[in-house]
Amino acid sequence: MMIGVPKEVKNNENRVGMTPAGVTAFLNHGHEVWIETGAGSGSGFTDQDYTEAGAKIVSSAKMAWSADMVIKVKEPLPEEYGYFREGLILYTYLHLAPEPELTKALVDNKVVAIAYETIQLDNGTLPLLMPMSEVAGRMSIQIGAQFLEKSRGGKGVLLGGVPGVAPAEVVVVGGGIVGANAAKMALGLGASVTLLDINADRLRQLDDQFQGRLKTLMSNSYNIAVTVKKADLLVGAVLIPGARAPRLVTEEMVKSMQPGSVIVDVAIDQGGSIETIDRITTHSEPTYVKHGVVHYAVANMPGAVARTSAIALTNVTIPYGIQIANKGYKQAALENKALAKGMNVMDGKVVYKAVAEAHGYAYVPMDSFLTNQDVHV
Ligand SMILES: NC(=O)C1=CN([C@@H]2O[C@H](COP(=O)(O)OP(=O)(O)OC[C@H]3O[C@@H](n4cnc5c(N)ncnc54)[C@H](O)[C@@H]3O)[C@@H](O)[C@H]2O)C=CC1
Ligand SMILES: CC(=O)C(=O)O
Repeated sequence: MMIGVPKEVKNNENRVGMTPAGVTAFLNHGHEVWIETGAGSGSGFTDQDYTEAGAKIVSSAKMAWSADMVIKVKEPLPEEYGYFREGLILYTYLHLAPEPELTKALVDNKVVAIAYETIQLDNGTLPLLMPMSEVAGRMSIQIGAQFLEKSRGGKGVLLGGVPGVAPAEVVVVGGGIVGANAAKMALGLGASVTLLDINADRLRQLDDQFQGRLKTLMSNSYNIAVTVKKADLLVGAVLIPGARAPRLVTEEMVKSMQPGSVIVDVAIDQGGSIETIDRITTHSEPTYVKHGVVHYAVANMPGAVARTSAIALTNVTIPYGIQIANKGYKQAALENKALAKGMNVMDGKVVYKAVAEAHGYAYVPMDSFLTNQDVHV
């Protein structure tokens, strides 16, 4: 199969969908890889690194997109929709629930759209989201620490405090991979950290993991309101896989925060979990102030630490990519239930329930599709 890797076009997205190690892996299985010139430069990989690994460097995005399967990092932007065509396999982060236009473009053009973030193991974990959630969770605290500085619009609070001065209050809503990594960093810096989740077992696990240093609370609107009010730094880290993020922090709650407090809504890629976050921000303009509170809502946080992130991401995406290339997407999905859950759009149908519900499409279950039984919509 011919695999294409275009250069990312999102603001300050420096990651690349395949490293030279990935090229060699695909070649070892008899496939061919076309890399758009410069695609790896933001992650520290030169065209020469790719040619030495066996890839062909192509001069335009159009050529990379002409491959049988396109491997990317971020969801395509409108200027890339023109490359969509029937039967193209697109393997990347998609986050379709908050993206009606992208969903429509994939459906209308009958693209086979496989989303990294919905590939899910039987134990519920999301192996292709996990490494980027680890990165973003850790980054959320260093970003929050920066914007708490007075010169960056914050209230002038040091996360760890100093002897004789109380540490900052960090509140994390959602205790999955992002939440646990945020808690780990914040505790490491000496902050006072409270984490809320709806999953009592997860709270037990985190309580154990952090040996009582982390305050855990059941997530409900009462507890969220009480904790948000005293937060110097609030991190949004909830996820319902594939679905739009629930808006758990209301405008009233944000108004109750002290001026100069900071919100980092990591869940913005699924639409955001804070009511006052009304736009996605970018690495070049990462924040805006509303009700005196600094809001950060960058949907590709790991793009800022592209070298670490590109390697961590491709470590987990390439093995599934090879299965798709070796077997074809239908057979690969039939043989691998986790991969089947990554299928979001196929042959003009939405095959991921939460995405179909988000945009009012008929939901066509994957199973009937893969076994070629009659599909009733
Ligand atoms: N902005 C960015 O650059 C990045 C964003 N993300 C996003 O961060 C979000 C979180 O990802 P993960 O931690 O990997 O997900 P996860 O699935 O590991 O954790 C989500 C947690 O949210 C909890 N949750 C669900 N509903 C809740 C509620 N009402 N109240 C409190 N907790 C609730 C779940 O129980 C779970 O523990 C996702 O939207 C993900 O796509 C991840 C990486 C980068
Ligand atoms: C998860 C995601 O969307 C990202 O790493 O950019």
